[in-house]
Amino acid sequence: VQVPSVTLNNGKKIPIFGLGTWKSKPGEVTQAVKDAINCGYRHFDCALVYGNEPEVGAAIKAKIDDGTVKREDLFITSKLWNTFHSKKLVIPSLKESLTNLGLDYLDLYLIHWPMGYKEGGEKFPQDASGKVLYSDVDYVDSWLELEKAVSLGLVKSIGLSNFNKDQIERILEHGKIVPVTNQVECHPYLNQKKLIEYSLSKNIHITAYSPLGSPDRPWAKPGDPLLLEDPKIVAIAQKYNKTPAQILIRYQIQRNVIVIPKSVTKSNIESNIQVFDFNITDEGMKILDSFDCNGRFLHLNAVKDHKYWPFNTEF
Ligand SMILES: NC(=O)C1=CN([C@@H]2O[C@H](COP(=O)(O)OP(=O)(O)OC[C@H]3O[C@@H](n4cnc5c(N)ncnc54)[C@H](OP(=O)(O)O)[C@@H]3O)[C@@H](O)[C@H]2O)C=CC1
Ligand SMILES: CC(=O)C(C)=O
Repeated sequence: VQVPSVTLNNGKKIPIFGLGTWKSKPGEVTQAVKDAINCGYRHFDCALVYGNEPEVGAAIKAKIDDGTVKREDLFITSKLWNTFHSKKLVIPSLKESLTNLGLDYLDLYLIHWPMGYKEGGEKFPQDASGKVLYSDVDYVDSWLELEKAVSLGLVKSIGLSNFNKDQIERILEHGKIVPVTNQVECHPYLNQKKLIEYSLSKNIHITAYSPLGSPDRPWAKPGDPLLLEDPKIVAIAQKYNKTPAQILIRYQIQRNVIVIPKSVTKSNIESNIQVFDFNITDEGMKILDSFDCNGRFLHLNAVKDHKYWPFNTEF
Protein backbone atom coordinates (compact mmCIF):
# COMPACT_ATOMS: atom_id res chain seq x y z
CA VAL A 1 0.00 0.00 0.00
CA GLN A 2 1.24 3.47 -0.91
CA VAL A 3 0.11 6.02 1.69
CA PRO A 4 -0.56 9.56 0.37
CA SER A 5 1.21 12.49 2.01
CA VAL A 6 0.09 15.87 3.27
CA THR A 7 2.30 18.89 2.65
CA LEU A 8 3.07 20.78 5.85
CA ASN A 9 3.40 24.57 6.15
CA ASN A 10 7.19 24.30 5.73
CA GLY A 11 6.93 22.31 2.50
CA LYS A 12 7.85 18.97 4.08
CA LYS A 13 5.61 15.97 3.49
CA ILE A 14 4.09 13.69 6.10
CA PRO A 15 2.27 10.42 5.32
CA ILE A 16 -1.37 11.05 6.26
CA PHE A 17 -1.45 7.69 8.05
CA GLY A 18 1.04 6.27 10.54
CA LEU A 19 1.48 3.84 13.42
CA GLY A 20 0.98 4.85 17.06
CA THR A 21 3.28 3.28 19.66
CA TRP A 22 1.86 4.29 23.07
CA LYS A 23 1.32 1.16 25.22
CA SER A 24 3.12 -1.01 22.67
CA LYS A 25 5.24 -3.16 24.95
CA PRO A 26 8.98 -3.17 24.34
CA GLY A 27 8.72 -6.92 23.71
CA GLU A 28 6.10 -6.50 20.96
CA VAL A 29 6.83 -3.18 19.30
CA THR A 30 9.90 -4.23 17.29
CA GLN A 31 7.91 -6.89 15.46
CA ALA A 32 4.94 -4.53 15.09
CA VAL A 33 7.06 -1.82 13.44
CA LYS A 34 8.68 -4.39 11.14
CA ASP A 35 5.26 -5.78 10.15
CA ALA A 36 4.06 -2.23 9.59
CA ILE A 37 6.99 -1.30 7.36
CA ASN A 38 6.49 -4.53 5.41
CA CYS A 39 2.93 -3.58 4.51
CA GLY A 40 3.58 0.07 3.65
CA TYR A 41 3.66 2.15 6.87
CA ARG A 42 6.32 4.85 6.71
CA HIS A 43 5.20 7.16 9.55
CA PHE A 44 5.76 6.25 13.20
CA ASP A 45 4.53 8.20 16.19
CA CYS A 46 6.84 7.84 19.19
CA ALA A 47 7.55 9.60 22.49
CA LEU A 48 10.22 9.43 25.14
CA VAL A 49 7.59 8.76 27.79
CA TYR A 50 6.29 5.65 25.97
CA GLY A 51 9.40 3.88 27.22
CA ASN A 52 9.88 1.89 24.02
CA GLU A 53 11.90 4.08 21.66
CA PRO A 54 14.93 1.74 21.65
CA GLU A 55 12.71 -1.14 20.52
CA VAL A 56 11.08 1.02 17.82
CA GLY A 57 14.56 2.04 16.74
CA ALA A 58 15.66 -1.61 16.52
CA ALA A 59 12.93 -2.27 13.95
CA ILE A 60 13.82 0.83 11.95
CA LYS A 61 17.46 -0.24 11.87
CA ALA A 62 16.58 -3.79 10.84
CA LYS A 63 14.36 -2.63 7.98
CA ILE A 64 16.96 -0.15 6.74
CA ASP A 65 19.71 -2.78 7.03
CA ASP A 66 17.70 -5.37 5.08
CA GLY A 67 17.09 -2.83 2.30
CA THR A 68 13.29 -2.57 2.65
CA VAL A 69 13.42 1.20 3.29
CA LYS A 70 15.84 4.09 3.45
CA ARG A 71 15.92 6.59 6.29
CA GLU A 72 14.55 9.29 3.98
CA ASP A 73 11.51 7.13 3.19
CA LEU A 74 10.51 7.20 6.86
CA PHE A 75 8.78 9.89 8.91
CA ILE A 76 9.62 9.58 12.60
CA THR A 77 7.99 11.71 15.29
CA SER A 78 8.92 12.00 18.96
CA LYS A 79 7.75 14.25 21.76
CA LEU A 80 9.22 16.35 24.56
CA TRP A 81 7.96 15.03 27.90
CA ASN A 82 6.55 17.30 30.60
CA THR A 83 9.53 16.93 32.94
CA PHE A 84 11.94 18.37 30.35
CA HIS A 85 10.31 21.71 29.51
CA SER A 86 12.96 24.06 30.83
CA LYS A 87 15.37 25.62 28.38
CA LYS A 88 18.39 23.59 29.42
CA LEU A 89 16.61 20.22 29.19
CA VAL A 90 14.85 20.45 25.81
CA ILE A 91 17.73 19.69 23.46
CA PRO A 92 19.30 17.02 25.72
CA SER A 93 15.90 15.30 25.89
CA LEU A 94 15.50 15.44 22.12
CA LYS A 95 19.00 13.96 21.81
CA GLU A 96 18.02 11.18 24.19
CA SER A 97 15.13 10.28 21.88
CA LEU A 98 17.51 10.33 18.90
CA THR A 99 19.89 7.99 20.70
CA ASN A 100 17.00 5.72 21.73
CA LEU A 101 15.72 5.55 18.17
CA GLY A 102 19.19 5.22 16.65
CA LEU A 103 18.62 8.25 14.41
CA ASP A 104 20.60 11.39 13.66
CA TYR A 105 17.51 13.49 13.01
CA LEU A 106 13.78 13.36 13.69
CA ASP A 107 11.21 14.32 11.09
CA LEU A 108 8.97 15.89 13.72
CA TYR A 109 9.31 16.85 17.38
CA LEU A 110 6.29 17.90 19.41
CA ILE A 111 5.78 19.46 22.81
CA HIS A 112 3.80 16.54 24.26
CA TRP A 113 1.62 18.64 26.60
CA PRO A 114 1.55 22.34 27.51
CA MET A 115 1.93 21.47 31.23
CA GLY A 116 5.37 21.16 32.77
CA TYR A 117 5.97 18.68 35.61
CA LYS A 118 8.65 18.88 38.30
CA GLU A 119 12.03 18.32 36.68
CA GLY A 120 15.05 16.25 37.58
CA GLY A 121 13.46 12.99 38.66
CA GLU A 122 10.60 10.67 37.78
CA LYS A 123 8.59 11.18 34.59
CA PHE A 124 5.47 11.27 36.78
CA PRO A 125 6.73 13.10 39.90
CA GLN A 126 4.32 12.76 42.79
CA ASP A 127 4.03 13.84 46.40
CA ALA A 128 3.32 11.36 49.20
CA SER A 129 -0.43 11.53 48.49
CA GLY A 130 0.06 10.68 44.81
CA LYS A 131 -0.55 14.22 43.56
CA VAL A 132 1.48 15.04 40.42
CA LEU A 133 4.06 17.77 41.06
CA TYR A 134 4.26 20.65 38.60
CA SER A 135 6.80 23.07 37.19
CA ASP A 136 5.76 26.51 36.07
CA VAL A 137 7.94 26.54 32.94
CA ASP A 138 6.22 28.45 30.16
CA TYR A 139 5.76 26.25 27.07
CA VAL A 140 6.72 29.28 24.95
CA ASP A 141 10.27 28.95 26.34
CA SER A 142 10.27 25.25 25.41
CA TRP A 143 9.07 26.17 21.93
CA LEU A 144 11.99 28.56 21.39
CA GLU A 145 14.33 25.64 22.15
CA LEU A 146 12.51 23.45 19.62
CA GLU A 147 13.16 26.23 17.09
CA LYS A 148 16.84 26.00 18.00
CA ALA A 149 16.78 22.24 17.42
CA VAL A 150 15.60 22.90 13.85
CA SER A 151 18.57 25.16 13.16
CA LEU A 152 20.88 22.56 14.71
CA GLY A 153 19.56 20.01 12.20
CA LEU A 154 18.26 17.68 14.91
CA VAL A 155 14.69 17.84 13.60
CA LYS A 156 13.06 18.81 10.29
CA SER A 157 9.71 20.02 11.60
CA ILE A 158 8.31 21.02 14.99
CA GLY A 159 4.82 21.06 16.39
CA LEU A 160 2.52 20.84 19.36
CA SER A 161 0.35 18.26 21.04
CA ASN A 162 -2.65 18.82 23.32
CA PHE A 163 -2.57 22.61 22.89
CA ASN A 164 -5.81 24.60 22.88
CA LYS A 165 -6.47 27.61 20.65
CA ASP A 166 -5.30 30.21 23.18
CA GLN A 167 -2.07 28.28 23.76
CA ILE A 168 -1.43 28.01 20.01
CA GLU A 169 -2.03 31.76 19.76
CA ARG A 170 0.71 32.38 22.32
CA ILE A 171 3.13 30.21 20.31
CA LEU A 172 2.27 32.12 17.12
CA GLU A 173 2.74 35.42 18.93
CA HIS A 174 6.15 34.64 20.47
CA GLY A 175 7.71 32.10 18.08
CA LYS A 176 9.30 32.49 14.69
CA ILE A 177 8.28 29.08 13.34
CA VAL A 178 4.62 28.19 12.84
CA PRO A 179 3.98 24.70 14.29
CA VAL A 180 3.34 22.21 11.46
CA THR A 181 0.77 20.26 13.45
CA ASN A 182 -1.13 20.04 16.71
CA GLN A 183 -1.62 16.41 17.65
CA VAL A 184 -4.85 15.99 19.60
CA GLU A 185 -7.42 13.38 20.48
CA CYS A 186 -9.82 13.08 17.56
CA HIS A 187 -12.57 10.61 16.54
CA PRO A 188 -16.31 10.82 15.91
CA TYR A 189 -17.14 11.34 19.62
CA LEU A 190 -14.71 14.33 19.72
CA ASN A 191 -14.37 15.43 16.13
CA GLN A 192 -12.53 18.69 16.90
CA LYS A 193 -14.37 20.59 14.15
CA LYS A 194 -13.67 24.01 15.66
CA LEU A 195 -10.03 23.34 16.46
CA ILE A 196 -9.53 21.99 12.93
CA GLU A 197 -11.12 25.08 11.36
CA TYR A 198 -9.04 27.40 13.47
CA SER A 199 -5.80 25.45 12.93
CA LEU A 200 -6.21 25.26 9.16
CA SER A 201 -6.73 29.04 9.13
CA LYS A 202 -3.19 29.24 10.57
CA ASN A 203 -1.79 26.57 8.24
CA ILE A 204 -1.47 24.06 11.08
CA HIS A 205 -2.53 20.48 10.30
CA ILE A 206 -4.29 18.37 12.88
CA THR A 207 -3.03 14.91 13.73
CA ALA A 208 -5.67 12.63 15.26
CA TYR A 209 -4.55 10.55 18.20
CA SER A 210 -6.65 7.77 19.75
CA PRO A 211 -8.64 7.59 16.49
CA LEU A 212 -10.11 4.22 17.55
CA GLY A 213 -11.11 5.48 20.99
CA SER A 214 -8.02 4.13 22.74
CA PRO A 215 -9.70 0.99 24.12
CA ASP A 216 -6.41 -0.11 25.77
CA ARG A 217 -5.92 3.16 27.70
CA PRO A 218 -4.84 2.20 31.22
CA TRP A 219 -7.75 3.94 32.97
CA ALA A 220 -10.51 2.33 30.86
CA LYS A 221 -13.33 1.00 33.05
CA PRO A 222 -15.91 -1.69 32.32
CA GLY A 223 -18.98 0.04 30.95
CA ASP A 224 -17.07 2.94 29.36
CA PRO A 225 -18.25 3.61 25.79
CA LEU A 226 -16.40 1.52 23.18
CA LEU A 227 -16.12 3.47 19.94
CA LEU A 228 -15.09 0.40 17.91
CA GLU A 229 -18.21 -1.42 19.09
CA ASP A 230 -20.66 1.45 18.73
CA PRO A 231 -23.60 -0.11 16.82
CA LYS A 232 -23.84 3.01 14.63
CA ILE A 233 -20.19 2.67 13.58
CA VAL A 234 -20.54 -1.10 13.15
CA ALA A 235 -23.57 -0.52 10.88
CA ILE A 236 -21.61 1.90 8.67
CA ALA A 237 -18.73 -0.58 8.51
CA GLN A 238 -21.07 -3.36 7.40
CA LYS A 239 -22.50 -1.12 4.70
CA TYR A 240 -19.02 -0.58 3.22
CA ASN A 241 -17.87 -4.13 3.91
CA LYS A 242 -15.05 -2.67 6.01
CA THR A 243 -14.09 -2.98 9.69
CA PRO A 244 -15.12 -0.33 12.22
CA ALA A 245 -11.42 0.59 12.57
CA GLN A 246 -11.14 1.15 8.82
CA ILE A 247 -14.17 3.47 8.91
CA LEU A 248 -12.72 5.47 11.83
CA ILE A 249 -9.36 5.79 10.05
CA ARG A 250 -10.87 6.65 6.65
CA TYR A 251 -13.07 9.28 8.36
CA GLN A 252 -9.96 11.25 9.34
CA ILE A 253 -8.23 10.82 5.99
CA GLN A 254 -11.25 12.23 4.15
CA ARG A 255 -11.19 15.29 6.43
CA ASN A 256 -7.48 15.71 5.58
CA VAL A 257 -6.55 14.90 9.18
CA ILE A 258 -3.34 12.92 9.75
CA VAL A 259 -4.16 9.74 11.68
CA ILE A 260 -1.99 7.40 13.79
CA PRO A 261 -3.85 4.30 15.08
CA LYS A 262 -1.81 2.08 17.40
CA SER A 263 -1.58 -1.66 16.99
CA VAL A 264 0.78 -4.46 17.85
CA THR A 265 -1.45 -7.14 16.33
CA LYS A 266 -0.32 -8.13 12.86
CA SER A 267 -3.81 -8.63 11.42
CA ASN A 268 -4.91 -5.20 12.71
CA ILE A 269 -1.70 -3.54 11.46
CA GLU A 270 -2.38 -4.99 8.04
CA SER A 271 -6.06 -4.16 7.85
CA ASN A 272 -5.77 -0.65 9.30
CA ILE A 273 -3.73 0.48 6.29
CA GLN A 274 -6.35 -0.85 3.83
CA VAL A 275 -8.16 2.46 3.74
CA PHE A 276 -7.16 3.88 0.37
CA ASP A 277 -9.49 1.80 -1.83
CA PHE A 278 -12.88 3.20 -0.83
CA ASN A 279 -14.68 6.46 -0.11
CA ILE A 280 -17.18 7.27 2.59
CA THR A 281 -19.97 9.28 0.94
CA ASP A 282 -20.63 12.90 1.96
CA GLU A 283 -23.75 11.67 3.67
CA GLY A 284 -21.74 9.00 5.53
CA MET A 285 -19.24 11.65 6.64
CA LYS A 286 -22.12 13.82 7.93
CA ILE A 287 -23.50 10.89 9.89
CA LEU A 288 -20.08 10.25 11.46
CA ASP A 289 -19.77 13.99 12.24
CA SER A 290 -23.11 13.83 14.02
CA PHE A 291 -21.74 11.46 16.72
CA ASP A 292 -19.75 14.35 18.24
CA CYS A 293 -20.55 14.51 21.97
CA ASN A 294 -17.48 15.99 23.69
CA GLY A 295 -16.50 12.37 24.28
CA ARG A 296 -12.92 12.79 25.42
CA PHE A 297 -11.10 9.63 26.58
CA LEU A 298 -7.80 11.36 27.54
CA HIS A 299 -8.70 14.26 29.81
CA LEU A 300 -5.87 14.01 32.35
CA ASN A 301 -8.27 15.23 35.03
CA ALA A 302 -5.67 14.45 37.69
CA VAL A 303 -3.73 17.55 36.59
CA LYS A 304 -6.78 19.74 35.97
CA ASP A 305 -5.48 22.36 38.39
CA HIS A 306 -2.27 22.91 36.39
CA LYS A 307 -2.28 26.44 35.01
CA TYR A 308 -1.66 25.12 31.51
CA TRP A 309 -4.15 22.20 31.55
CA PRO A 310 -5.60 22.63 28.05
CA PHE A 311 -9.15 21.38 28.33
CA ASN A 312 -10.86 24.22 30.18
CA THR A 313 -11.69 26.28 27.09
CA GLU A 314 -14.23 25.67 24.33
CA PHE A 315 -11.50 24.31 22.04
N1 LIG B 1 0.07 13.20 21.94
C1 LIG B 1 -0.57 12.53 22.87
O1 LIG B 1 -0.73 13.00 24.00
C2 LIG B 1 -1.10 11.19 22.56
C3 LIG B 1 -0.66 10.52 21.47
N2 LIG B 1 -1.16 9.28 21.15
C4 LIG B 1 -0.62 8.60 19.95
O2 LIG B 1 -1.71 8.13 19.16
C5 LIG B 1 -1.61 6.71 19.03
C6 LIG B 1 -2.99 6.08 18.90
O3 LIG B 1 -3.79 6.31 20.04
P1 LIG B 1 -4.07 5.21 21.17
O4 LIG B 1 -4.50 5.97 22.37
O5 LIG B 1 -2.94 4.28 21.27
O6 LIG B 1 -5.36 4.42 20.71
P2 LIG B 1 -6.07 3.93 19.36
O7 LIG B 1 -7.34 4.67 19.25
O8 LIG B 1 -5.13 3.90 18.23
O9 LIG B 1 -6.46 2.42 19.80
C7 LIG B 1 -5.49 1.45 20.01
C8 LIG B 1 -6.22 0.16 20.44
O10 LIG B 1 -7.04 -0.28 19.37
C9 LIG B 1 -6.74 -1.66 19.08
N3 LIG B 1 -6.88 -1.84 17.64
C10 LIG B 1 -6.05 -1.37 16.68
N4 LIG B 1 -6.50 -1.72 15.46
C11 LIG B 1 -7.64 -2.42 15.66
C12 LIG B 1 -8.54 -3.05 14.79
N5 LIG B 1 -8.37 -3.02 13.47
N6 LIG B 1 -9.60 -3.69 15.34
C13 LIG B 1 -9.78 -3.72 16.68
N7 LIG B 1 -8.94 -3.15 17.55
C14 LIG B 1 -7.88 -2.49 17.05
C15 LIG B 1 -5.34 -1.86 19.57
O11 LIG B 1 -5.12 -3.22 19.90
P3 LIG B 1 -3.93 -4.05 19.19
O12 LIG B 1 -2.64 -3.36 19.53
O13 LIG B 1 -4.04 -5.42 19.74
O14 LIG B 1 -4.24 -4.01 17.72
C16 LIG B 1 -5.32 -1.00 20.81
O15 LIG B 1 -5.91 -1.67 21.88
C17 LIG B 1 -0.84 6.31 20.28
O16 LIG B 1 -0.36 5.00 20.23
C18 LIG B 1 0.22 7.38 20.33
O17 LIG B 1 1.22 7.15 19.37
C19 LIG B 1 -2.16 8.73 21.90
C20 LIG B 1 -2.63 9.35 23.03
C21 LIG B 1 -2.10 10.62 23.48
C1 LIG C 1 -0.45 8.66 25.64
C2 LIG C 1 0.15 9.94 25.83
O1 LIG C 1 0.79 10.41 24.94
C3 LIG C 1 -0.06 10.61 27.06
C4 LIG C 1 -0.98 10.06 28.05
O2 LIG C 1 0.52 11.63 27.27
